Amino acid sequence: MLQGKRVIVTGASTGIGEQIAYHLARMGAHLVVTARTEAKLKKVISECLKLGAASAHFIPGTMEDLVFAEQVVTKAGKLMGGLDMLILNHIAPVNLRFFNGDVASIRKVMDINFFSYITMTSAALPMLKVTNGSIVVVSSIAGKLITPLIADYSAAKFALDGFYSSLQKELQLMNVNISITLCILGFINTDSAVKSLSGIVENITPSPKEECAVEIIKGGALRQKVIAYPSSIYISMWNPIRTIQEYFILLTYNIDNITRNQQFS
Ligand SMILES: NC(=O)C1=CN([C@@H]2O[C@H](COP(=O)(O)OP(=O)(O)OC[C@H]3O[C@@H](n4cnc5c(N)ncnc54)[C@H](OP(=O)(O)O)[C@@H]3O)[C@@H](O)[C@H]2O)C=CC1
Ligand SMILES: C[C@H](CCC(=O)NCC(=O)O)[C@H]1CC[C@H]2[C@@H]3C(=O)C[C@@H]4C[C@H](O)CC[C@]4(C)[C@H]3CC[C@]12C
Repeated sequence: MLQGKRVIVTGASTGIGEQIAYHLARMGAHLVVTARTEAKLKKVISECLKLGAASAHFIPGTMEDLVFAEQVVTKAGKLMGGLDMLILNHIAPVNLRFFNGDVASIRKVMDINFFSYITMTSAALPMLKVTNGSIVVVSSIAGKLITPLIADYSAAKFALDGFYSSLQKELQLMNVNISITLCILGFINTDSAVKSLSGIVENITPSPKEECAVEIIKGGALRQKVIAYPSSIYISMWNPIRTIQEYFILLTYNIDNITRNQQFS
């Protein structure tokens, strides 16, 4: 399904993002990958070309810079001649620690893990409208449930859920055929996660990043609203009361009035 499709993957220098890039390459997609470390990105694109990518480019830079976040999308659109799928996956390095009052560091994490996602989405929407494309947002069980020591990370993941779940409903109301897939992940065996959880979280076996990457791509290609990996974490997300309440809240909205008076930008 993804042969010849034009895809941006963020946070693709290592971990799950790197595996997503390799799977897409095997499927024959056009790729633009991004992260900060140029040397690692060069290796990733050379591997992608070996695996069969239709084309592969990299754009290095930090997502702390929201101008860079926007430029990645416009440059990628020019390099590939359009965009079919935007996979938002990068995160700032995680420090598991008690909140120490450092508001500036929370703001930095929110810029990288949340505002850059919104910035890229906003820049990509016009191209995705043309292609009836897809946005894939990589999130975490820590954006659905509460765990200690990651207040900044968790805040950003909850924010992504709020923003993209609301945007999903807006697109549906305005009959805009862009899919949004929210990926809720449990513990995955990337080097960074295994290292930072060592000695802190015990008795959980991480799931494989390769299989995780396949499930993320599948969710996006099949235009699913949400996927959970490993599937065992589905149960912790299951909230029928929320679903029913959301349905009844939407019934109270005067949709005709709203759609008549507002344009989806
Ligand atoms: N691994 C896990 O257990 C879980 C992961 N997830 C989610 O999966 C996704 C991927 O996680 P994982 O693969 O483990 O993460 P990694 O730490 O392995 O990779 C993070 C990626 O983001 C890039 N990155 C880091 N800082 C910046 C920055 N300032 N600007 C741009 N890019 C940056 C890194 O590259 P570079 O350093 O070169 O910039 C790297 O490519 C994340 O969204 C995470 O929340 C969710 C639940 C569990
Ligand atoms: C401890 C959580 C897992 C709880 C569990 O029982 N899961 C069952 C299963 O995974 O099968 C961890 C689940 C997600 C983790 C966090 C995350 O989202 C990724 C970050 C990655 C970073 O490199 C390390 C810390 C993380 C914040 C990580 C912390 C532990 C989890 C909440």
